[in-house]
Amino acid sequence: MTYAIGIMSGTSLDGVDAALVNITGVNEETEVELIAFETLEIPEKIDQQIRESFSIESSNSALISSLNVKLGELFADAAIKVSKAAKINLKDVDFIASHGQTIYHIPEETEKYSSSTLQIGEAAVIAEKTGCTVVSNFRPRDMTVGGQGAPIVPYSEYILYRHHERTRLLQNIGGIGNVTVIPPNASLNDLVAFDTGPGNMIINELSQHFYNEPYDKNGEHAKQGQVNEKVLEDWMNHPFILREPPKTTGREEFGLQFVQEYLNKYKLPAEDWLATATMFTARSIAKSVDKYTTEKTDLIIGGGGSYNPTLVQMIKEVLPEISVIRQEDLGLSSDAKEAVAMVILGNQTLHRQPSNVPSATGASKPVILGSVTFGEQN
Ligand SMILES: Nc1ncnc2c1ncn2[C@@H]1O[C@H](COP(=O)(O)OP(=O)(O)OP(=O)(O)O)[C@@H](O)[C@H]1O
Ligand SMILES: CC(=O)N[C@H]1[C@@H]2OC[C@@H](O2)[C@@H](O)[C@@H]1O[C@H](C)C(=O)O
Repeated sequence: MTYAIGIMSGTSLDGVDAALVNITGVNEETEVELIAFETLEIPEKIDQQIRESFSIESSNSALISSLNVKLGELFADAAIKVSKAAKINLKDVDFIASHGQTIYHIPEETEKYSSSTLQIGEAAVIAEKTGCTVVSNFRPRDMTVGGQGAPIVPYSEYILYRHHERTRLLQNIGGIGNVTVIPPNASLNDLVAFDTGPGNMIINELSQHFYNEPYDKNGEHAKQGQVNEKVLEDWMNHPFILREPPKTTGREEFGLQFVQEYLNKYKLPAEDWLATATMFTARSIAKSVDKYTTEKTDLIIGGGGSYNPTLVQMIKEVLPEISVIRQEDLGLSSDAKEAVAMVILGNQTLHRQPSNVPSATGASKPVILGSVTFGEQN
């Protein structure tokens, strides 16, 4: 029995997710069992500082340096919280796998910037505060061999969801949407995975703007509105949506600036904005997965967006021919999925095994992801 904790702080800033699992085996023999899952709220001040650090205009190196430590403390607290919930002593936890908070992601080189990605939340702080060995910093190694450093969940999705006769489309709807396509009987090289566009990011910004609410709870506002086809068409022609994979995105393309630009360009009732943004997520998913669907296809939705019934209904409408289900329909948790994925990646690292999927990230070869910071007891 190996206990491990996965920690995920995603792009939507809705909290730090911590999953305590029992993990055995390695590579294709890996098996995981979820024991406990907890979410730790991000304190208002830290939330504010993370948002400041996202934008080139408001960010600075002192802020990033300080946040790195504060987030390390917060991630350690999340690990402590889940170990208490599971009634498992941290001394018995073999390792913590921490994704970190992405504050900037440049998937491809530009004139000014190298392709690079930055996840912060100091592993030394987590290791010291918990006593556990910490695996972190999963993305950069893939970038050194030409990959985009994302998406990194496809490896764990292959381990957990591959099926001998069905095509499985693992659609995560967090801040950003990302899909992993697993054809029937696939080997790792057959996987395709990429970001589909915004998940909840635009919906959240609009909810904040119009209703002073961090998200459209249960899609209630979107449900009252009409989809505006003109805005939708404009969005569906965004260069990211038209681009072929491999491709990844983030707040840099679909964050606050994007939303402000369109609020200036078009005038619509608040609920129509919400309906249109929700349909944009659904349509961009449909456009992305369409060519991979067969008669025997399951689109398995995970991430916070799966708790938005208006969004799930729209996805079913635009993809009438396939089965659209949620993680919960398989007895799993939409919330815990990415934190569990981090444990699978961390387990690969500690066994010195690769876990990037070159067909997903565009890397030239499989590489061992992550950095290891040793704890006291292991
Ligand atoms: N009941 C609900 N109704 C509507 N939306 C919801 C509900 N619960 C969660 N969400 C949405 O899910 C979001 C959180 O999703 P999730 O935790 O998967 O994102 P993340 O992991 O931070 O992002 P990413 O996967 O892009 O890194 C919330 O910000 C909200 O928009
Ligand atoms: C750079 C970064 O943090 N990307 C996230 C983000 O959130 C969703 C999507 O964009 C995905 O590409 C990725 O996260 C998951 C865990 C991944 O890499 O698979």
